[in-house]
Amino acid sequence: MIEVKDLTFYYGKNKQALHGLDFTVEDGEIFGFLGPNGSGKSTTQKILTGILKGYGGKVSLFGQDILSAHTQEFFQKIGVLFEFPYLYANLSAVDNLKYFSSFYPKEQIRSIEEVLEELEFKPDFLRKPVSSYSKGMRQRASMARALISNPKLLFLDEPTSGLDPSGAVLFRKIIEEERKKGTTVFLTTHNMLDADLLCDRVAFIADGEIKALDTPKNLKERGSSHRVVIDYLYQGRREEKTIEAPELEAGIPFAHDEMISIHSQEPTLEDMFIHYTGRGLS
Ligand SMILES: Nc1ncnc2c1ncn2[C@@H]1O[C@H](COP(=O)(O)OP(=O)(O)OP(=O)(O)O)[C@@H](O)[C@H]1O
Repeated sequence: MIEVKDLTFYYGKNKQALHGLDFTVEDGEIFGFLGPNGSGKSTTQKILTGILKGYGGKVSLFGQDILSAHTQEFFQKIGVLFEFPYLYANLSAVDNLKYFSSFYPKEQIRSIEEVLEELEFKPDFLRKPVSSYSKGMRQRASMARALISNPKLLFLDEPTSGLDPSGAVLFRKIIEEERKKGTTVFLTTHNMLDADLLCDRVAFIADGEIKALDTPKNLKERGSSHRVVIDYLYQGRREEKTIEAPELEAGIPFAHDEMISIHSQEPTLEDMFIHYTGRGLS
């Protein structure tokens, strides 16, 4: 679905934002770009969606080089949610969606009512201008814009940013629904949880380079030290020890009177991000 080879990009002469990215995204896959601010996520999204030109390397979507794909039909297959909301601030959510729907063939468009309902949009705001919305409401309206055309390929830039925890859960559910429909999703985020819960594969991006790329499970297992944390009682005192799992093979290797709990200590995706890039996600 997406094929990127040796992608480079400069802002001006001296600021190199991307240093030769290589990756492919399969049909129906949810693919994540995980990295902190300034790592090159938005630059990559903007190139893939045709907003930024003048890049080096090769980018193909739907098997076609994007430089030769200027047809309306090509862009009608793509849906976009960017951090900067692509909405008219003086129009309501409903009027924005009516306007954007007019760019697509009728048979491709979803019902505005149905999409806003899926996003649990507050009815009071349906006819009020977007400028009066909170960040979370704007994010819902932007997501509605991305979904209204039933895209085959969905670009989501920080989809859960600005949402409260229940809004974030709802957005993850909606993205899961898109997966079931077979939509391919390219998701950029600095939110470890979004990447871990949603993505089939994740690329760690830092300083305009992909530092690692695999499934969240493999990324975490690769760095796993297979440690276990043991909580126990000894001579009337409660204690905790962390040991390597193989040390348990011959039984608990230290004096104890009573076990309270034993649990494995797995690294998070952020631990692994630090392992590969030497820095955190914020
Ligand atoms: N318009 C611009 N002019 C000059 N440099 C830019 C411009 N936009 C981004 N950059 C620089 O390019 C690099 C990559 O930025 P980019 O916006 O792609 O990162 P990001 O990972 O999406 O971060 P954020 O989440 O903050 O947008 C950063 O060093 C940034 O400062």
